[in-house]
Amino acid sequence: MSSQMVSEIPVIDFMDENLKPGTETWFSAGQVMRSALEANGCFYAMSNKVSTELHNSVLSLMKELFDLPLEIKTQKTSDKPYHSYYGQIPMHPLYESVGIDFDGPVNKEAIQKYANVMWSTGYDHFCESINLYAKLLEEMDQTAKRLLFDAYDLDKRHCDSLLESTSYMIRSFKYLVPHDNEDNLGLRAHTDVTYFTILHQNSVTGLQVKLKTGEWIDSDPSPSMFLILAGDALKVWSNDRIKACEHKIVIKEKKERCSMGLFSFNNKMVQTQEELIDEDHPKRYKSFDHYEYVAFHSKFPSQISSFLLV
Ligand SMILES: O=C(O)CCC(=O)C(=O)O
Ligand SMILES: [Fe+2]
Repeated sequence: MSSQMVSEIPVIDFMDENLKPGTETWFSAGQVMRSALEANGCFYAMSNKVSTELHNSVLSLMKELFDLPLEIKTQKTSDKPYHSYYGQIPMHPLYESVGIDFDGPVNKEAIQKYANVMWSTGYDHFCESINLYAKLLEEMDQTAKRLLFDAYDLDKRHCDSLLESTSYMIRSFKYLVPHDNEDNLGLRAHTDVTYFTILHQNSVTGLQVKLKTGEWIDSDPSPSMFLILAGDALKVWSNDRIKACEHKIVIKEKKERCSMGLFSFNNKMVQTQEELIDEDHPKRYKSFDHYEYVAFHSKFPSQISSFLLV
């Protein structure tokens, strides 16, 4: 199964036909995932379910979106912070991103609503392709969560209930090539506010993750590699067993970098899983509304411990 590693990060083969609950393959993939998340907060899912044709089509549709006039693409399309356009940030001049909020499971209606704002007459091809693509990433997110709950030997119903209250957002990121004397930092080091973030790059390097040793490593941008990062909500859920993965973007190639991401949230409360609280791991975090956390994070990023800690 997953003997492969890229740097320190294990690769889990999501295409393995034996990757089914109850099999030995499932069990060992879960253990690999759990130790990777506990060590460095991330792992790779390897999959060719997104065809080259679909990946290229999504990237070129997103390019069309980024090429729209600024006053069009910057329109607010969700009331939630970090869920619409994000860019034109003086500290991050190379960076721009757009988000489509599904406000629940991935669904085509949300993409149509979004496309109607951007193109006024909608855009069928955009809606079809993004829906197909986001559904494949949603499936990957759900498999990863099922593997994880099994790896902690938790009742399946706990995972069912998390998946039922999961809300997704798809984002696309674009980075300009820096000028010769310009700083090449695309996006500063941070952790995400999510449970999982699945990142899928356009073969241009740039995404780096911080290992537990403190070392920053480049990620593999190949099209069959999906880097799955643990966010703050998963850290809280696991009672600090899992690390939220610190990552950043550094633009080293003279090529435009694009990337896609599926972000998972909870439309109910983020809570520590009770079975993961014991004498050695006393409860560290409060329970909270995920979107209240997102709002707090967007206003007071330096004070998040006061929001999270018991
Ligand atoms: O550009 C990317 O691949 C990831 C961007 C990112 O980390 C974020 O927006 O949270
Ligand atoms: Fe991020």
